[in-house]
Amino acid sequence: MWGLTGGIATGKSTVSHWLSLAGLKIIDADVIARQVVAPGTPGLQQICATFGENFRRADGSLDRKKLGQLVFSRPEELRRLEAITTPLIQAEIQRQLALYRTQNATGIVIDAPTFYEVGYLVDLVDHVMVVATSAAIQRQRLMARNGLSEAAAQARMDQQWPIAKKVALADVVIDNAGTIAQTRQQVVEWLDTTNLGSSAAVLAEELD
Ligand SMILES: CC(C)(COP(=O)(O)OP(=O)(O)OC[C@H]1O[C@@H](n2cnc3c(N)ncnc32)[C@H](O)[C@@H]1O)[C@@H](O)C(=O)NCCC(=O)NCCS
Ligand SMILES: Nc1ncnc2c1ncn2[C@@H]1O[C@H](COP(=O)(O)OP(=O)(O)OP(=O)(O)O)[C@@H](O)[C@H]1O
Repeated sequence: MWGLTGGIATGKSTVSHWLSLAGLKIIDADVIARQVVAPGTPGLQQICATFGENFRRADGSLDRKKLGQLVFSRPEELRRLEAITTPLIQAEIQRQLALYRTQNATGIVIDAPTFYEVGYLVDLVDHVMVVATSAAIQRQRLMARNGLSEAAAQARMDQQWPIAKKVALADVVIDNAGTIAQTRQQVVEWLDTTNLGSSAAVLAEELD
């Protein structure tokens, strides 16, 4: 079993998409983090009880933008949010893992941005892949993708371990500082050495 991580906006989702195309089974912590706070869930109820009803939008969904603006600029608020979300995310990851085990599945990947930071995930996997860029490229891509100022992007990066610390612990590092095609080539080469999935579908996909 593998862990897949990186820093915010270093290209984890880009790589995990290719691993999925190759046939690996992805347990995506970002997707789960959304499911556990979907409208009507106890998770959303707890968030609104803690942070206020003004974080619930008119359609009943969580105002993610507003909550992000609060927690990514105030670490103590992020800790309060994580106290609600982390146990819910952990339980769902364990549930999905148990299901895969009953199927004797192989090629399972746990994809989580805070893979190292949360602590409990490291013991579940045999190896970890880290998708990395320099901090400068990471900041630029985050600013462009989320429409953030340099200071706001840096504040989000500061809520995670520096990417260099994750690279130092990784079993495999995918360097995503270059072009998408260069990154895909590294993923293809890795797939071809592991037998966990087939690189054919990955290579067949048109790149933008
Ligand atoms: C604050 C929230 C509502 C902002 O939502 P938004 O839709 O704007 O961002 P999204 O969830 O897509 O996350 C974007 C990126 O932010 C970073 N991030 C998210 N949560 C955290 C966190 N607790 N610590 C550090 N970085 C984080 C990750 O790199 C993630 O990929 C949301 O990120 C959240 O609920 N976070 C707490 C849950 C959590 O810890 N998620 C991480 C998955 S293990
Ligand atoms: N090699 C690349 N060249 C240019 N842009 C890239 C490259 N790789 C990814 N991007 C872009 O950078 C942004 C971040 O990539 P991606 O969403 O895959 O990162 P992520 O690590 O999953 O982020 P998060 O932790 O926030 O979910 C996206 O807008 C993506 O299109």
